Amino acid sequence: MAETLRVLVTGAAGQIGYSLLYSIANGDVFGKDQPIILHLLDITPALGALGGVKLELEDCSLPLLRDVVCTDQEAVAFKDIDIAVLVGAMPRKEGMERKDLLAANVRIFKSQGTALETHAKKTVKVLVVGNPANTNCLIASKYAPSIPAENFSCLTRLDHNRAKGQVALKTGVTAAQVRKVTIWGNHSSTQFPDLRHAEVTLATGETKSAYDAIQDENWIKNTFIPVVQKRGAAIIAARKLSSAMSAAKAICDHLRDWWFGTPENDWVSMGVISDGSYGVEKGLLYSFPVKCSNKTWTIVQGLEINDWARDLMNKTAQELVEERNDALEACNK
Ligand SMILES: NC(=O)c1ccc[n+]([C@@H]2O[C@H](COP(=O)([O-])OP(=O)(O)OC[C@H]3O[C@@H](n4cnc5c(N)ncnc54)[C@H](O)[C@@H]3O)[C@@H](O)[C@H]2O)c1
Ligand SMILES: O=C(O)CC[C@H](O)C(=O)O
Repeated sequence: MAETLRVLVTGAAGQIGYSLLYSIANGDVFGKDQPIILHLLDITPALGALGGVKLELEDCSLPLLRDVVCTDQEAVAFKDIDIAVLVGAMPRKEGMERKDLLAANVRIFKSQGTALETHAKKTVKVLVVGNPANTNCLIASKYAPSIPAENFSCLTRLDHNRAKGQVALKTGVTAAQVRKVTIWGNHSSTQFPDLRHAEVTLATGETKSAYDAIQDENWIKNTFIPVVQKRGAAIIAARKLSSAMSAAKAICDHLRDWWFGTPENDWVSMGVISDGSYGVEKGLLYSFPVKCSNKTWTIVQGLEINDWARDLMNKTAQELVEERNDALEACNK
């Protein structure tokens, strides 16, 4: 049996935590022969609820779950961890702009970046979920300079899954029949959900480009793209809470593919540090199409970018530059 993995989930008493922890502890992410110790961090007023989550995890009787450490102390939570899933942050409520979150949440990620630097294993893999996810991830990485920047990523898999879901609905197939969609840029309404390289295997067994399978460019430009861009806001408007079940599923997908690798004939979207690929400013935390193997991601190269796509990719990059500048200012206050 493999060595026990220490997996930290922050904001573990929150709604994403509640949908996520069972899957991690049950082996759905790191494998059915991988023992797990969960480190669960939340703020002091949430410790009572967190204790209840621990009771429920015990009641699940999970053979892989070796221990559950509940704490409000970063020094305890980040000690010797192999994986960090940084969820804990304030979610946007109806009527709030994403920018309202930035100053409050970015300070959490400065503190947790420092905690990663001081307490975590240098090989730790970090997934940032709390919004604004790209910028929080950049800040966490900045404050953990001895951990390779490649070990940090942010969640855009939910947008990726949303895009696959919309194409599947439109073409009458399942999401498994839709491959090579891409989310470029920020996990926000400026993101560019891109179907130009996507493929769909139809019920007949024939594989076509998504554009040929859909045969409706107007739908792609004027329905598909805004629906995916604004899906998070639509869920907040309907539930009065931000997405949680689908977010937890996407976190599991992201971590599992990072750990075990992506399928040969597909790729996934991850927010990662830009190396300048596709003309995206080096050092920006931007969502790209990536393939994973040996627990390492690589940006898919060589995709053709036309003027229309370039414009959308630049717009979301520009938002990330502004967020980064605001975040750095907030961190220095
Ligand atoms: N990237 C994505 O795709 C995506 C999707 C959905 C939600 N989100 C974001 O995830 C975050 C969490 O969402 P949620 O619905 O679980 O929110 P929630 O309010 O239900 O839970 C957040 C939890 O974080 C805790 N918390 C706050 N500050 C903390 C800190 N400094 N350290 C540790 N814990 C802290 C809170 O006490 C709470 O228990 C939000 O920022 C939300 O916008 C991101
Ligand atoms: O706050 C938002 O706009 C979105 C919340 C969450 O990130 C989602 O995508 O569902």
